[in-house]
Amino acid sequence: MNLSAIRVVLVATTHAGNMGATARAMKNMGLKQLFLVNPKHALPHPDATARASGADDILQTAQTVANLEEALTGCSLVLGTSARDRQIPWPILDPKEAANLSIETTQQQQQVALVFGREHAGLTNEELQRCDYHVHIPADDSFSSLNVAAAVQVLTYELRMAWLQAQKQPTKMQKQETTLQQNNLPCTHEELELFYQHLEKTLIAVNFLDPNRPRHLMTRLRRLYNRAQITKLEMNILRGILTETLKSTQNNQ
Ligand SMILES: C[S@@+](CC[C@H](N)C(=O)[O-])C[C@H]1O[C@@H](n2cnc3c(N)ncnc32)[C@H](O)[C@@H]1O
Repeated sequence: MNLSAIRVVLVATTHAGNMGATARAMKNMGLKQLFLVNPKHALPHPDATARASGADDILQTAQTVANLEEALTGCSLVLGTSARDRQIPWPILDPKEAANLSIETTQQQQQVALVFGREHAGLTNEELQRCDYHVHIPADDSFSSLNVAAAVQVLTYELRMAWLQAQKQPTKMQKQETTLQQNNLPCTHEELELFYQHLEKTLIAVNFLDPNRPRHLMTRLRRLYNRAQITKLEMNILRGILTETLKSTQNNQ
């Protein structure tokens, strides 16, 4: 299962910047193979480099070919993207379905092509008929045509999600998740004992607790806080309050 087995094919791109933005979208999502079918501008091009924003390696290794057939050589699944509702009766996939099918195909060591059309005219009917499936991004009907590099981003994002899920890798930021999980853990017995010592000291300092006549206050408070099942994050808050309270009593002396 390999994202490198999935190629992005741009057909007859007229704006060099779109090739760069496509390279950036691909690199963000871990794809490497870019095919350019008869582009208007040859690479390197300053607009492409600027929009690639560091994805220069994708542009440098991009293969420029004369026609779609050449770009599809070796592929066993070809997905053609289209903004238009066409008359050709063809199996249509949404981006998530397209991504899942692509990842399944790469699991069988096969190559996949995602084909994107011209900025002004999309893919021709002949080109679309060369594809196994059509992929439509369900944009708003009144304005359904995305910039070609934006369409690449949508499809490659879904590919990455499908790939991560197939590999049982997390799709959420690991670091945040770990911190969140840590904060939600219940605090330990030792942490609670330190808290009770801190609380007692603070209550004495603010004259709420008379150490000579404690009247079971700490026992009652222990029962209350034990019931609350305090998490590590909540314990930090409580300890912070006690620290500040003690500080202010010391400042007032
Ligand atoms: C600006 S669009 C082309 C619009 C063109 N007027 C047409 O009707 O096809 C350029 C390319 O972006 C992709 N694209 C844009 N919007 C899309 C959508 N809603 N679904 C799938 N692909 C889309 C397709 O590859 C399309 O050929």
